[in-house]
Amino acid sequence: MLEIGDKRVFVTGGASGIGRAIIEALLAKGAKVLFCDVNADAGKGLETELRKQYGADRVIFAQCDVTNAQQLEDVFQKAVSSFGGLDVCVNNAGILDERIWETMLAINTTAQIRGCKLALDHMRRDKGGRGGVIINVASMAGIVAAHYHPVYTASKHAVVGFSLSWATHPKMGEMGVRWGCLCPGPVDTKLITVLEEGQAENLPVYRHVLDTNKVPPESAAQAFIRLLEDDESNGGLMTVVAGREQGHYRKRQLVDADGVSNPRLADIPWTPT
Ligand SMILES: NC(=O)c1ccc[n+]([C@@H]2O[C@H](COP(=O)([O-])OP(=O)(O)OC[C@H]3O[C@@H](n4cnc5c(N)ncnc54)[C@H](O)[C@@H]3O)[C@@H](O)[C@H]2O)c1
Ligand SMILES: CCCCC[C@H](O)/C=C/C=C\C=C\C=C\[C@@H](O)[C@@H](O)CCCC(=O)O
Repeated sequence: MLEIGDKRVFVTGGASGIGRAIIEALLAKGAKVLFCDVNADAGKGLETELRKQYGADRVIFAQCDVTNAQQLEDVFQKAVSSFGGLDVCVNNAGILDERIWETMLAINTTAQIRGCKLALDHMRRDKGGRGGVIINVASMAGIVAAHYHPVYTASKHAVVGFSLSWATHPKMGEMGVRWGCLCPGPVDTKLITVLEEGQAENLPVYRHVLDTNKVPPESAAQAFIRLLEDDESNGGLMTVVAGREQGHYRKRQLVDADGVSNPRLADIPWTPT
């Protein structure tokens, strides 16, 4: 089991919602966190609040628009230099708005992939790093079809596919980097409350989802912690869905017993634990 207490963590989109809940759960377990967000007021406010509780040396906020490659690299390097390295990278920033679908792809997919690449370059043992964990906040919409937001669904499937591809890399063992995705269904955050303000094209469908199927962000954070702590979770997709056991874990056994060679994808079913 991974011991979170001494870990140095980078989180994107941490000023609210699931990112914020993840940061609070990490701090409660003793981690140090640098989080970024495009919303400077919310980020600064949260930094002030959390520093009172956990100490100024354990929480740092930096403003960043993750779609700006230079800004993302700069805040990532700030995390590395502030903590003397990074052990965990959480690519969480995301939006849901089909009307600005190119921007949504830039945030949900391109920036998450860019964050992964920065983290992998820093962490991989075969290139001088010290190993680590990369967890991407995807969605149930990264696993199932969701006709009411097709581009959002595509953006999340891409993240799941990217993560699983690296998780099954033949040299994954040498790299010492573990991959996972948090895949919640609807969570009670700003991302879906804006839909209630009329952003959705297909409001009746959203209405049904919004009325019946939400979990609090703290439940998503608990599931995140479970995924992070499990050293055996490489390639794991952690689902969190209202009405189901919290943190139902779909683990795909993606590699052979030697851990690195001959990935077998077709013949091994989902294995809930
Ligand atoms: N709420 C849900 O129902 C739900 C379900 C599954 C997955 N998710 C995913 O969880 C993640 C977090 O979403 P949330 O529900 O907590 O929503 P949220 O709106 O509360 O939080 C998203 C955060 O990302 C930040 N952000 C947005 N664009 C950014 C940018 N360009 N650069 C930096 N930061 C940016 C926002 O300012 C905000 O603080 C997203 O990737 C989302 O797709 C959400
Ligand atoms: C207004 C909705 C916003 C939701 C955002 C979120 O990111 C998208 C979720 C998309 C799909 C959710 C699907 C949920 C399915 C569950 O009801 C269940 O059918 C899935 C089974 C889960 C399991 O553990 O087997």
